[in-house]
Amino acid sequence: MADPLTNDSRDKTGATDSDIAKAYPTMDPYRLLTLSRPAQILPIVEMPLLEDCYEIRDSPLHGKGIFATMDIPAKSLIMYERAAWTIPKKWLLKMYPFDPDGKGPHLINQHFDSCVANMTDDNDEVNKAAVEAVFALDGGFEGIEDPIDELSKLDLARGLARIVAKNAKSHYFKNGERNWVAIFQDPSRLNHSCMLSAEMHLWQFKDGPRTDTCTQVRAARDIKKGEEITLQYTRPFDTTEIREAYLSFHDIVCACTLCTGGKNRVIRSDKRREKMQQAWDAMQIDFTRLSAAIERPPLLKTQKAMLEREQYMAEAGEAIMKSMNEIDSRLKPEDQVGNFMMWHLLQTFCEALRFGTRDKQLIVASIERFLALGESFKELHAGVTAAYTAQLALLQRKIASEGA
Ligand SMILES: C[S@@+](CC[C@H](N)C(=O)[O-])C[C@H]1O[C@@H](n2cnc3c(N)ncnc32)[C@H](O)[C@@H]1O
Repeated sequence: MADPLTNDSRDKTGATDSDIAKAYPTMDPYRLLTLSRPAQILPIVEMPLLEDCYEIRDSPLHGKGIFATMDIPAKSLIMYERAAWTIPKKWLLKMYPFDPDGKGPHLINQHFDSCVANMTDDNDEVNKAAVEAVFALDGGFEGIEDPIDELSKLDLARGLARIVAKNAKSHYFKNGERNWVAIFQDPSRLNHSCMLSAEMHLWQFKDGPRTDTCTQVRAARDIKKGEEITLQYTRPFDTTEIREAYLSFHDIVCACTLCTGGKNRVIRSDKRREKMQQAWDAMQIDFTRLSAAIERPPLLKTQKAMLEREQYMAEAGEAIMKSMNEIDSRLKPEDQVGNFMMWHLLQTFCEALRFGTRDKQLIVASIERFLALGESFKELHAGVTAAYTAQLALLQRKIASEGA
């Protein structure tokens, strides 16, 4: 599919093509992730889409699924798509719980109309395709050729509600809450596996008066030709019990190879996930400590206070590294625990710390370097900037040449 999208991150961050071109060759594209909380992750810039690398066909997991038509190397960009239909939370709240006698059905139809169907005419192939794609999704209107023509308004709303319930993707956007859900043409066909092979990343941007949603799907590991490409709908490190509870809420009994592969395997994987979760939690606390120290420098700028702060940051950095190493050492292929975006994000942040484990001054120097790029940690988190990536590359080279 040709890339239909504008690269919003560049607009937001002010980075120009040539800035990015300059920074890009020196960096692993994965390092171009912003240093942000997951909800604020913007698209990874300048990573080419692997064209025609998948097909949709019947899946042993459920209904249709996405399958690799070639060997796909880890981290490849598999899909890059604009949502066919985005429903903001305030609309969702009006629509659900679905009450056939209430206003919900009318509102679902109205929202669908205003977002997609009304904009469709014979000259607007993209939107026509979007309408057809939404109607074709799992659980909606199987066997019905033209739902708008053939169905009553209530049945139309019922079908659309089923489609939203089964196929919508969302991001925990603000304060851990889902602020919208979005339906995609191909990414909504990705089945779940507790041993995911890909990760989905969603973000929103303004397109004139409309708020649009985009997604990128990336290979979380090398995927072999013919293999099904799967996401993990649950959170990273969730054990079987938690995954089952979450999935059953969505009426899913998982048929993935881990869940059907024998009890012992599941138990071993759960144990590893528990340990990794503990390390992850510890890391979050240290990450917060480090952020706080960076954001709130000591009021007294005495040498002693500055040294104490540096020491504190270095200790938090080392603790983060320890937890990361703990997770790294436990992670097995059958624990494709998901959210590798978040993972790499954190790794990006810790990269400078990684270099410095044996040298606290370097840790501090690298933090200072990071700081020089933004006035506060939050600001630093705000977006992918070419300046940031170029600086990070410089930092890497400097530290490498100093033999850290
Ligand atoms: C977003 S759809 C995935 C695509 C869907 N298979 C199709 O035919 O379009 C999500 C639905 O697929 C099914 N599904 C996905 N992963 C599954 C799995 N591992 N085991 C069983 N059912 C699964 C569930 O019914 C779920 O509600």
